[in-house]
Amino acid sequence: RSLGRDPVHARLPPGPKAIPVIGNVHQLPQTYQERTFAEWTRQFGDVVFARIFRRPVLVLGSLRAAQDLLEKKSGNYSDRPRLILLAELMGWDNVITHMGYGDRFRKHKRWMHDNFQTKAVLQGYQPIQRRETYTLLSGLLAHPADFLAHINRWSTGMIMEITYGHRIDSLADPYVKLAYDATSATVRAGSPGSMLVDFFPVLKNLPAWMPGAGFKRDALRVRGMVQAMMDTPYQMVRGAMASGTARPSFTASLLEETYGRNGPSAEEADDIKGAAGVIYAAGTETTSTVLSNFMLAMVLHPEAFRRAQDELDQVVGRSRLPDFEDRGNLPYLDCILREVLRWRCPVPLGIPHNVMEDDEYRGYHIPGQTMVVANMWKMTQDPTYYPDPQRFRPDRWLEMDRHVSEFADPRKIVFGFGRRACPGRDFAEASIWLAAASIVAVFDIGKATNQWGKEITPSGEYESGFVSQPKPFVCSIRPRSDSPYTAADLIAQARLALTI
Ligand code: HEM
Repeated sequence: RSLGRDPVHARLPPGPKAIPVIGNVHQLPQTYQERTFAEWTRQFGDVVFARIFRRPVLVLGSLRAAQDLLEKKSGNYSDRPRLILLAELMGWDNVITHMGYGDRFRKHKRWMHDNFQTKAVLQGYQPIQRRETYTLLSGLLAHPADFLAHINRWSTGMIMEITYGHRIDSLADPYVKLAYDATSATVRAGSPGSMLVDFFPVLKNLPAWMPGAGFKRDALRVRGMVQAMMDTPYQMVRGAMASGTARPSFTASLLEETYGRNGPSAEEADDIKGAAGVIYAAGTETTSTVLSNFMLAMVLHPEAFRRAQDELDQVVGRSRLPDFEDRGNLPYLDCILREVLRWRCPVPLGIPHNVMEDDEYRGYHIPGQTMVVANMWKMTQDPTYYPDPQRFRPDRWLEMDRHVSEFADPRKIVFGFGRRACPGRDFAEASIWLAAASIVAVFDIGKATNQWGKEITPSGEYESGFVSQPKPFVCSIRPRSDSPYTAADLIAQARLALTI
């Protein structure tokens, strides 16, 4: 590396050669960046130093390095980089994902913990998870070709009720539309070109009308949508609380805390709106993507699907749907779901962390204010722990040494690390489990056939993006024909037992 003779710089971790001004930007493609980062890890090691413009970036390519830095040194590695475009211009500044490591972050983290990480609260969500799962099953029974839309509705329905106490009838629901529009406009307006402002903050001050400031006009338009997404459902909950018709929800419980003090201050209102808004943004697409990946894996691997079905038939029987108390008794289904998380890491690069103070690791100097990207995708594809990593093979979890399978459990990777690890993981996993187990119990999943009766094999490819969704695919979803009870009977019977 030609980094001059400065002894501090000489000890930076290895990485691709940077060029003046733009650093390594020219080596970074706009899609599937996790693959380029993985290539850097192959060339330079599992701790790679690069620069995006002037900003130093550390790319972690092994679980060991991620644990050593992001977990063992969590106190120094739990900050987030300053995000000018997203947070300061588009108005996502009141959401925990973009907050620096400070008091406001701690307050939001406590809210997330209290509402998603205690056993009693998670149990309280089970009726909602059941109801949305039965709605999903009914949708799959009536219109199986639309399975990806049913899956979206399922994750959105749960999140909307938990966050705002609002029950949706379909994805055309006005509150869903506001949230969907704001989050997708954010992604569209966050093109790499407009992200330049993150690396040259001075651009932030360009007047919106100036040539070259198109990114700013776009960002301000998105800001309006983000405000509507956060404000409209918040006002709906306030209205419902005033008229005594509010259902229990995340937003209602936070508002209630403020009522002893004459209601929320402007600052508290902003915090509550952001805390609620992030649940939709962080929790819907991630969860539905994992269930879609499960469907894809089952279509491509009929032997694994049949084994899961046999296990369910033996443990749960055929006269009822599986429920949460069965979760510990279905080890093969657990292997499948673990393998789904590993095979298609849902958020390949996670959310970047930021180092606060200068640090040293393996004799290298890591400057403070370095952005840290954990290449979770690379970690889940590590052949040291997962031989033949591209293959979907649930049995690897039965064969693996217990210590290795504990260390290399993808659940310890794909939800992130340290104090920034995903607070929604237990909820997401429980939702995915119930939906997957119920689908296996009621349906036969397989390849769809074309008009000549020939089977259509999905490509198995995935889209590039923050969340790694499978490319749209077709499959056959049919109620099990040899069933003593029809799928419709089982769903109807389960619905009768619902308490909500
Ligand atoms: C399978 C589904 C999910 C996956 C794969 C996932 C993954 C992740 C990842 C990788 C991070 C970044 C962790 C880090 O920075 O180290 C994260 C953060 C976060 N997730 Fe999830 N997530 C999922 C579901 C959910 C759900 C259902 C919720 C809400 C209930 C949620 C709320 C959050 C929040 C609020 C953060 C930000 C935490 C922070 O910045 O401190 N996630 N998630």
